[in-house]
Amino acid sequence: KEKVEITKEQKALTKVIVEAYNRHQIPQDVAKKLLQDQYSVEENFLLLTEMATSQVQVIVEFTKSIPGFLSLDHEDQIALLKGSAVEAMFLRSAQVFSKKMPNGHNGILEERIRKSGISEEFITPMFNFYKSIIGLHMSLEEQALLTAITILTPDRPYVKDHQAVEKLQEPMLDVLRKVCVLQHPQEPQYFARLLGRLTELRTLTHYHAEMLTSWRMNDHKFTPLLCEIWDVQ
Ligand SMILES: N#Cc1ccccc1NC(=O)[C@H](C1CCCCC1)n1c(-c2ccc(Cl)cc2)nc2cc(F)c(F)cc21
Repeated sequence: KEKVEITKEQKALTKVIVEAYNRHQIPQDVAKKLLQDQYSVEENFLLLTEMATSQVQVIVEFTKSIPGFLSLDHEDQIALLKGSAVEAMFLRSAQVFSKKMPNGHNGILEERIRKSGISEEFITPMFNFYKSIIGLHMSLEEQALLTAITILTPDRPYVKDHQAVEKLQEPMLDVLRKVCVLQHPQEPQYFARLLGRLTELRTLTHYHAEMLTSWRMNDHKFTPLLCEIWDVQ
């Protein structure tokens, strides 16, 4: 049985990523808001566009803290952010949903989201993804590293220098693999399952534009930033 050892550099890299991840949280807690009041479909849609807009800004700040990211070609930096913003939003939403809450609150939160205005056909795939994330019981390190790995995906559209992105993603994958072995010694396949969630995440983001335009109300207004990031309007 190979003894897994995290090197000094890998510990330092993890620390930087986790600190950046903690620093760049969503200002107000959307789950708390949703638990406090029942909102109309219009208010929920507005809340979603506000959350998503602030989430994009949060992800930009987080990404800038990833060692080496700012040395990438500038157009590639934009391509990576654009290509991962929706995945990062669903990953963040899943992590919010997976937080243990006082008894019954998770049920109320799920209910509020089901009734928020999302079209019926997207609710099942979305909650299937959220529940598969819950089932992993990810640590904070794993959540932060997985978010960084998602952003540093070399094969996003319009990325020119794949190699340079791979060179940043690989050390993250190496340390995530070791963290998974050390934190889930009973589950040798845990790392593979974790990466498998990224595939499921991509299928979910395939629907995201339709999820928004089919929100059960008329006249969907998006912020300019969201028009940039989402394929809407
Ligand atoms: N965006 C965003 C975002 C950014 C950071 C943190 C949470 C976010 N998610 C959100 O605000 C939305 C709210 C917005 C109001 C109406 C109900 C959904 N959301 C989504 C959800 C994101 C997208 C799309 Cl198309 C459908 C749903 N899945 C959630 C799961 C949770 F547990 C949770 F609390 C909130 C959640």
